[in-house]
Amino acid sequence: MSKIPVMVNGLPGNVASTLIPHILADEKFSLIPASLTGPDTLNDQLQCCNMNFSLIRPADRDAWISDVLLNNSGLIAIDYTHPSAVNANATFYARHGIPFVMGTTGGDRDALSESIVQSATCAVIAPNMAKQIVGFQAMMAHAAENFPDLFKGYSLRIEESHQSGKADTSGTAKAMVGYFNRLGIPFGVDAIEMERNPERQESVWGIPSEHIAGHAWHTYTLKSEDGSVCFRFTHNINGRDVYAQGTLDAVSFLSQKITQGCRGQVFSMIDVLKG
Ligand SMILES: NC(=O)C1=CN([C@@H]2O[C@H](COP(=O)(O)OP(=O)(O)OC[C@H]3O[C@@H](n4cnc5c(N)ncnc54)[C@H](OP(=O)(O)O)[C@@H]3O)[C@@H](O)[C@H]2O)C=CC1
Ligand SMILES: O=C(O)C1=N[C@H](C(=O)O)C[C@H](O)C1
Repeated sequence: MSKIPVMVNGLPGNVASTLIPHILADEKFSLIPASLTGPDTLNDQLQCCNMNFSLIRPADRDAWISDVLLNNSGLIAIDYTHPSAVNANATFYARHGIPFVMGTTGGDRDALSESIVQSATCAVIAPNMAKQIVGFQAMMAHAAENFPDLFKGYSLRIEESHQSGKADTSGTAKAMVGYFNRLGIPFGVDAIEMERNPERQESVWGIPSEHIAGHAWHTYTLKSEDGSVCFRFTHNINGRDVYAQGTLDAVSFLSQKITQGCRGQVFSMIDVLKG
């Protein structure tokens, strides 16, 4: 079977760098030795896992991509870049007919989906690629659909902690708000409590010091009106390895959908998990 050519965009960023060894270790994929990077990235090259990657800035990418497409039929892009880049990157992929897995959070999510629907390509878009969290989201979606207003009258508190460099509110937490709304709790994404202070993360949250620079801790607390009932859901992730397997499953899923002739479709990680 021929390998799926994969381009990981967002080097030298943290998640993109974490993905490289996982892709190299999987014989289903071949890796393009280049990555779309930010406009302010100083270096032109990056060494990662004994591979040399060219770093392509936004101004250069349209001229650069045609050769890559010519030599890599079936190319899939993986995007772990920056919230400010989400929409421009999606438009770039759509313009060149490149199917993509969008792990990057933020941006205008409706415009993101619309750029696919209007295009001849497809994408998997999800704020969380950790398969066990996607499974939890699927359970929440099931509850929201089958038991609307189950938690009517309950209060909700959402707390999330991430590394101090994270640019936006957790996309996962924002997605969870939608489920809680359908379960009867009015709650806006502005009420999500974010922690980005490394000292508090260690002393108050108890996050291990070696993961202060890369973690994703979430807690959702629901309380009944009279205070007699409390539900608490927590998912705490240290490091970033857990996102790799889900991302690669999404690449395989997308490649299959394109081969089957799908165009202009947006898939979620719940679709990938079910597929
Ligand atoms: N879906 C999921 O499961 C997960 C999603 N994420 C999300 O992935 C994203 C990346 O996270 P993380 O790796 O920690 O972030 P980092 O800040 O470590 O890396 C982002 C990288 O993207 C680069 N970049 C900036 N602008 C562009 C652009 N226009 N085109 C291409 N690259 C660009 C940055 O370059 P420079 O530094 O030079 O600006 C940097 O190298 C975030 O939105 C995060 O929330 C994270 C974990 C899991
Ligand atoms: O930036 C991160 O690290 C993460 N981002 C995603 C989010 O915003 O929810 C997923 C996970 O929380 C890690």
